Amino acid sequence: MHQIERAIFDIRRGFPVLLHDGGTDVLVQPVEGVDDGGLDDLIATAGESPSLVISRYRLALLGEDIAAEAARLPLTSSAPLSVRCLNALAFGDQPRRLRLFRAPQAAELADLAALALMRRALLIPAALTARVAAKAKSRVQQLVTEGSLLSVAAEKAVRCFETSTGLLKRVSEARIPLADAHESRFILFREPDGLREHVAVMIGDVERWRDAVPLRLHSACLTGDLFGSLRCDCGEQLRKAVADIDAMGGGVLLYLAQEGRGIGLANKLRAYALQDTGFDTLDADQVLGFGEDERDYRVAVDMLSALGIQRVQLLTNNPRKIDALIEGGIEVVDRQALYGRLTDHNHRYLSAKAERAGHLLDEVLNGHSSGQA
Ligand SMILES: Nc1nc2c(ncn2[C@@H]2O[C@H](COP(=O)(O)OP(=O)(O)OP(=O)(O)O)[C@@H](O)[C@H]2O)c(=O)[nH]1
Ligand SMILES: [Zn+2]
Repeated sequence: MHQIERAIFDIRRGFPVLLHDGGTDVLVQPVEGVDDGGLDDLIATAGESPSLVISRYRLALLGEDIAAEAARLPLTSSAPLSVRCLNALAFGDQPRRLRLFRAPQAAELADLAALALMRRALLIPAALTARVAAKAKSRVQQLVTEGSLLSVAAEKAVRCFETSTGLLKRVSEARIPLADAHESRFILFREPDGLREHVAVMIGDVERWRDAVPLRLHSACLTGDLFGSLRCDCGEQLRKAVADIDAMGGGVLLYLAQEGRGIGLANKLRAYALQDTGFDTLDADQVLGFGEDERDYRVAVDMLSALGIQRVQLLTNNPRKIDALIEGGIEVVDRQALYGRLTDHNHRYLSAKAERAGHLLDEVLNGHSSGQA
């Protein structure tokens, strides 16, 4: 998969990459960050007008539905395309389809691969894909040969989220006494492609752990965990989880690199800005083209098996985490609720999670008054 990691790197820098699928070559350009010059270059290099590829979540906001994960909207061949229009269509907060684009079609393999690369690169999930015209093929091949354009198989790129089970690398570890759990050890795991790192915090004396190990799966939240943001409850949940696990005789907290429910910090900040204009936490993500929760817990299952943990008592209010562990073959013998404080700032966020995403938060939403622990 080495080429795929390089492709993700190029995409993150805003460069195009070439996807090949059988005899078809497709130039892919991230919408995020493209300027008018970049658009002109793409069209000139491919010798064809591009299509805009968006997720089905974004398409639904445009009032259309498609029986596919993503849609391809071909640009009408004569239409002049500006970055402003493109951005408005791909992730603007007043979604409407522009006549510049023809009716949506189901995305083909290269289009799906393009979107997978955008998501893996933590960019807005929108891409321009341009089929390389016959007359442009030799020039494009020359760019590949001289190393200024990376070429990867669409078939491989579409699978860029698949972590190779069991190949997670246990990299380093150290004793880190915590304010709420003096006997703690941090173990760092690196994903096989080297892109993400996750930490297992081992609390207490492993020899004395219960048979069903107290476990917290905690998705990273820079704003909440580090700075005590009042927009969410993450920071308090994190510290409370450490204290609770310690009080339960020890266990594990997996600190997962899944910032912003998996959409990354840049997109989470964009989503917060949208929330300030009235969208709730789930709708804001959808405006950007994301589903309600982009997290995948297979990496947590891998970490647990590397640590030899089979049976757990899970600290969470999120039924998806329980389901994901069970699906991964982990026995969840019990669930323990874990609440942060309800405040005026996070009330709307927690209500949306409870009402729209099935989080088990009745007690905190009904039982606590604003500002109290
Ligand atoms: N996209 C997005 N992510 C958010 C927002 N607020 C918080 N987050 C992220 O949501 C995730 C919350 O993680 P967790 O606390 O582990 O998970 P949870 O789904 O709330 O489940 P439990 O806390 O286990 O009940 C973190 O990755 C945060 O960065 C938001 O408004 N938008
Ligand atoms: Zn948070």
